[in-house]
Amino acid sequence: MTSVLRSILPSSSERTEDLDDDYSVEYSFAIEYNGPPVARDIPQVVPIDVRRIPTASMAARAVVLKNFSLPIIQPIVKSDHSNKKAPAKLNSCSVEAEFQDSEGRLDKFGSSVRVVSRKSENGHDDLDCFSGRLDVEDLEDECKAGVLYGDVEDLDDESMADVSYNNSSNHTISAQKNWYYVTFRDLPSSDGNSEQSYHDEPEVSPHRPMVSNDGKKGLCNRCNKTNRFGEKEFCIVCSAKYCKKCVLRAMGSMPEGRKCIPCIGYRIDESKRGLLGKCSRMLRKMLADDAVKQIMSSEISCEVNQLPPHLICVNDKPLSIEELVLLQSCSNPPKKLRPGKYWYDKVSGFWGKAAGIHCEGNPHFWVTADGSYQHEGMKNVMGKLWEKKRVRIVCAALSLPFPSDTSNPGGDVDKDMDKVMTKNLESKMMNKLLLVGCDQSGTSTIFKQAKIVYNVPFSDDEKQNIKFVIQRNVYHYLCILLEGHARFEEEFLIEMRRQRADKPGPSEYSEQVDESNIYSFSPRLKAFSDWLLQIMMSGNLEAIFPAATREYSPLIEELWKDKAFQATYKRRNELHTLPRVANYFLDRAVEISRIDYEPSQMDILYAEDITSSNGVASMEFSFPKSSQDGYMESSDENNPTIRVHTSSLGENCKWLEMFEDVNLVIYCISLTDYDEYHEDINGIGTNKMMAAKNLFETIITHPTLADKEYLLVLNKYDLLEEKIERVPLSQCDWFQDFNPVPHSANSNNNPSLAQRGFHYVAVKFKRLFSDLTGRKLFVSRATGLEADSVDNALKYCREILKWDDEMQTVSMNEWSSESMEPSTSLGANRSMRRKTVVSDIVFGLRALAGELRLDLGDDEEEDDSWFCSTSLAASSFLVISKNGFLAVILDLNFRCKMDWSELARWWPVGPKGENRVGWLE
Ligand SMILES: Nc1nc2c(ncn2[C@@H]2O[C@H](COP(=O)(O)OP(=O)(O)OP(=O)(O)O)[C@@H](O)[C@H]2O)c(=O)[nH]1
Ligand SMILES: [Mg+2]
Repeated sequence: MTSVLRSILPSSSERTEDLDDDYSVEYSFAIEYNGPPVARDIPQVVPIDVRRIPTASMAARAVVLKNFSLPIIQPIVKSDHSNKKAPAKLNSCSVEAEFQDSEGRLDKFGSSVRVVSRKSENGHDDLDCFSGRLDVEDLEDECKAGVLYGDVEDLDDESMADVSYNNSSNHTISAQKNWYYVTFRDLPSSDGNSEQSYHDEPEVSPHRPMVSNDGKKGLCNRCNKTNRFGEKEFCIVCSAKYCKKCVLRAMGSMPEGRKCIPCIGYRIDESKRGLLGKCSRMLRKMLADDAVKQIMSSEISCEVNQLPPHLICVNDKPLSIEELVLLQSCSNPPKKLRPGKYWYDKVSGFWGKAAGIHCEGNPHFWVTADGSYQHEGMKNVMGKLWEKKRVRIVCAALSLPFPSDTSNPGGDVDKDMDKVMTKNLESKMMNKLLLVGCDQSGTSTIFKQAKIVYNVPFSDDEKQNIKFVIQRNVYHYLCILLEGHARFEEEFLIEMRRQRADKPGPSEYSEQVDESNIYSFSPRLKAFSDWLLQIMMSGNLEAIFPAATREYSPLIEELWKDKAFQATYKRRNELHTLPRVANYFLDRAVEISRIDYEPSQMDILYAEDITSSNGVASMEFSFPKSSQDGYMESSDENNPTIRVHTSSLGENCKWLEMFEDVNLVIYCISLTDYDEYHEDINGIGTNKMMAAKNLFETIITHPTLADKEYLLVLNKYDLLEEKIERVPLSQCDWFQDFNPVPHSANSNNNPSLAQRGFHYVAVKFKRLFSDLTGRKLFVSRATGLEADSVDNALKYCREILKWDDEMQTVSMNEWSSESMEPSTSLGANRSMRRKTVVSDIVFGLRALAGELRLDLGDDEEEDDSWFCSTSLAASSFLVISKNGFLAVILDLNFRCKMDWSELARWWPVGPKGENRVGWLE
């Protein structure tokens, strides 16, 4: 039988010719033993039933990801990760290794070791595979990653030393003085604590050491030839570079993309993650297009090249694969997720890169005008914002204004400069402000309020005019009530007739109902009412003034006292054409309709249409002396303000040219416009906020006003507070991504919905302005009917202009030649400036949070979809400097587009509140 088989099979000499040199064939056959009995037990081979060997096939990735409950084979991992000296898992059968310091300076940090040789079990020396430099820290990382476990130690001895390590195979490592050696430990047992370990750290693909090119540029790590200009392809795992001749031999068919063969199955070098799928021109030239595509697609999608989830650490907890998959498959996933530590705030839905500072407690910080900050509600000042170097650097980087007196705390030069500048400014303070806005935005209210606040008297003519306007308005309101009265009476009669039909009874009763009911007027009042309505319908209400006040005031009094009219007045809220402000005047309709009526300041303020008739109005005012806020003591400073009605600006705002000499434009917008529409003559409705935005764009890009400073006044904040609770801001198309999380029970400290709405709108306009002009828009919130609010907005104008002037003064170096007289108003000016600066930084950061991408993970590309979209919702960043860091406290209560609420299941916000703090380094 043996001879038959030998004749069928090729002889070993024949085979060798066809095959590689090192290939040889030997046959051996077992024949029955007929010799003498043996003293020892004969080893027996246990037959294997191949069908009973459990086998596993690759599950499709999609299936695994969708159904996490599939059983997963327990990986064999190190039992104790915290202990470096724990039994190690040797990745393969290393038997010999030399670790050499190429620099000759070995210390535990930053030196490198080089594995120059390694022999595998069959004695084959695969030097190529294991050559490479290991950074000591890398080596320690390797140990953690489960490839090699052991200690890196310095050798005392000058000479080569054979070191045994504690492995069952008694392998040795050669090392010499100042060389590192690695003490390998036993293989970990496959039972024991492996299950525990699996839960501690998810399975990871092993990490491979980086390969060095010994500092030689253009070195090919296979042929060791150096060609600086020859193209190279690199291994995405160990960074070894290969020349054109070697690349295919070194990398083979590249089933996992560009990895040299020994690196297959190893994790990629994370610094190369951005390069996945981007191969060199050299490889493209060498391979067919399809092959390149295939390789690149495997490189991107193969399992081992995916980001190991445990490297993404959120709130100090590494992600599991399921969590990472959830993150990457959410509606708006992070585009370039990098390994690192992140924080995540369940309430806001925000996350960002953690800079490693832990914040105890539930911190809400408040920054005061002088830059000091403290925990909310606490008295202890924790530090001063402006004294931090980093704050100053960030302010400079973000072009945020910075109080000049703190830029050099205690510095005399700075103080002197401030004095001089203030003096300069005082002498030439004459600012022209242009106040403009769409219909009903509140410009005339602000204009009137400014007159009242700064004691600019109304002239006699103005007063007379205002009086008639108010009286005419009251007649107009009365007419609206009379229209309502007619409707209410008719509805009432219909109802009565219906009840009469349902309930047949004495007919006299029904007739009585017809004749007099709660809405019926006396014939005299009925005639007056019909006459008034007729005049209003004809649009001639103005024509009866001023005579009406003489002739009809007794009738108005009679009407007011009439029960039917009062019944109507009670239902005034049902009359949508009645302006809100009507309430203020109607209560005093009798008094106002009299000939001797004198409007009070409040009446003037509340009165509609006072300045719109002439379109352009102007006044001069100066900020009053006040020791509290320290505004200019001298009152020779004049600020002419011109209020222009939009109808006077002409088509495409062509009359704006008239305002070439204004210093600052105050653009007023009503915060309640977002859900309101007005119809043009063709009956086409336009959202008022969008109309305001369009006019804003036209004005800021108009050549005459292109280089002016702008203050956006977001007016009617009091009305926004009511409205935003009923009507979402997203009613306006432009505000679609305003998506605040509802207040939670313990949200007393959180900003109100109106505050967040205001910040959101402000940031929207700031961005628009910045996009169109490349400059900075200042924004102020206002309630035109409140004196303080308008006062603050106008003081803000003054601050803006002062900064402007200061900048010019500094740039012209004028200050050095001026006298150094002290100025009493200086300190107070500073205080105001700081207040505005702080508010501006807060604004700036809110606005810039998106652009900065707080994760700061990638500077190559805009990652809008991830962070920018969410930042618009940023409402209550507070800026604080702590431990030398500029921190951004996230207390936003906004949900970003991404559905992070899902992730909240894993990272609830703990009582320590540390999840709520993000740090911007
Ligand atoms: N509640 C409230 N009402 C305001 C505020 N500002 C203005 N109003 C009212 O809004 C209405 C319109 O304000 P105006 O000041 O007349 O607005 P305008 O921009 O001059 O509008 P036109 O004169 O139509 O161009 C008036 O009834 C004001 O009383 C505010 O801050 N809060
Ligand atoms: Mg008006």
